[in-house]
Amino acid sequence: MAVLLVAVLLIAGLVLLKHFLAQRRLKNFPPGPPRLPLLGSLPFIPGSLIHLHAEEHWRRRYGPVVGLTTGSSQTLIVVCGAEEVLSILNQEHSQMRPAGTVKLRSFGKSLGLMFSDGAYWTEQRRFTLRELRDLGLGKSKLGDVILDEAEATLDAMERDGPAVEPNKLFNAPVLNVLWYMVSGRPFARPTAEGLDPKSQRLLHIMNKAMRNKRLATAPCDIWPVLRYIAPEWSGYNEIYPPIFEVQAFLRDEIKQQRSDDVHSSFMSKYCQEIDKAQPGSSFTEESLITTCLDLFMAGGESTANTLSFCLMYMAMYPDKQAKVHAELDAAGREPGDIVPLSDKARLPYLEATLAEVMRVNTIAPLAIPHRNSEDVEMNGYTIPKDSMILISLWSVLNDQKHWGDPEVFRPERFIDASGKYVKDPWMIQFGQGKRVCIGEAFAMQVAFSFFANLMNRFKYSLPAGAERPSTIPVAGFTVCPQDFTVIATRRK
Ligand code: HEM
Repeated sequence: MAVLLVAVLLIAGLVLLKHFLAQRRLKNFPPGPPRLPLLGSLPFIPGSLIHLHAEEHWRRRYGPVVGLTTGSSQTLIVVCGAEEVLSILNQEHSQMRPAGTVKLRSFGKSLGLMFSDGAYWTEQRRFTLRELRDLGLGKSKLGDVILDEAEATLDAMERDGPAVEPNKLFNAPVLNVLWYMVSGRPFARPTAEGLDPKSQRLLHIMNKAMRNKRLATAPCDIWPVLRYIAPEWSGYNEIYPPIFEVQAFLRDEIKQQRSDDVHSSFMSKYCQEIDKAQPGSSFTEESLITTCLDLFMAGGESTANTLSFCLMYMAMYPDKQAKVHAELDAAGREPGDIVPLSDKARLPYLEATLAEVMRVNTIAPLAIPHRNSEDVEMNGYTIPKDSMILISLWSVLNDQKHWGDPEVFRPERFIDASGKYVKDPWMIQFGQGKRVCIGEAFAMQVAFSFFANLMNRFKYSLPAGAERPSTIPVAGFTVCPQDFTVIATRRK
């Protein structure tokens, strides 16, 4: 018993010593919630919607740069003031990703686009941007696939409506368009019997992979050994097996593309790079799988959730909705006609409404965690090298000084005196700088085409007697609206 007591005291003493030494090394560290031995600030970090907690509590108490630790020594910084956010996004040394972040999802290595950095990331990002542009963006075939998916969604709404649940509507069509972009082969159009079986399977496993709220902040990501000791509690069982299923799905498709001798898809172009790669090249099958996973994870839910929010705000603000409809009518479209992307210049209010939905509902409120490769000075504090930095894009999109009335849904803020849509440089929902979203143009093309067609075919209202839906989002990898229903009535 005495031996046990001595051992416990010894371990406790070592933990305290390690904590004390780690804290002493943090010179001029930004203020923030308490940092406890072993756990650091973890007990004070909310499980979700950290950006709202930062705005309501931390910023008032500690200022716009908040210092925390996870464990005794891993430093975590939350930047939640507009000016500080704009500064750090363009800070050369803050464009890395946290070392070791979620390597479990990429074969134990830093692969793909979202969580890698350095020379590997530069080469992969350049290749992906070039190929996606060459293969799809702005090309009429991609535009046709998008309109086809939009039309199929509208038909399904008409068939199953008038009451529709927007959170269930858009994941499948957006994923199908992403699939086309990556594989070069669209899924078969959905019928009354349902989705193409392959599309259905991809949707099912992606939904499972996306619905965890803790990727990168779960205990198993912070202390990887926990996956063996406490796979359930540490979040491992929730997060990783679905990701492994998506990897297996992608591996099968790569094999299929090789055997079908496909030449003109993102996957096949990537395979060509693998085939001519020298030893040590960044082009490998594991890398391709992780890049595809990144495109689905970063692109699917974010775009689908934006569309759900669009329907929510249209049902909540009938006066704004009427202006969108009036504009579509004035542009010469009959209700129910398909609206092509080329109509965009004639639909500034619709574009402004989409922008305002994206502003009030910042889909990725904390971007993707950054890391600084050197000590960085900010507001008189030092952000130590290799900190994980959470950057609140939300604080820029909701900044009182810049927007005046950020809490008000007002698409008119993007319309100038001559009635034209004007882009505001503070609209940084896709980030800014070196790490800016790779899929911005794609997301805007899909969101515009879907939104314009959703509006041209239907009018949206809340069900009779229903309460206004809550605008507090549900956190996931990106935020989505709480479940709600709207009535979609065909316009005459
Ligand atoms: C409304 C839709 C979308 C929003 C709001 C959005 C927003 C963002 C944000 C805020 C970041 C992080 C920037 C940073 O860390 O500083 C990001 C990164 C990324 N996004 Fe998007 N995104 C959207 C759609 C898409 C789509 C459709 C794709 C794929 C086609 C995509 C692919 C990526 C990738 C690969 C990254 C990582 C880039 C890197 O680290 O180099 N996103 N996105």
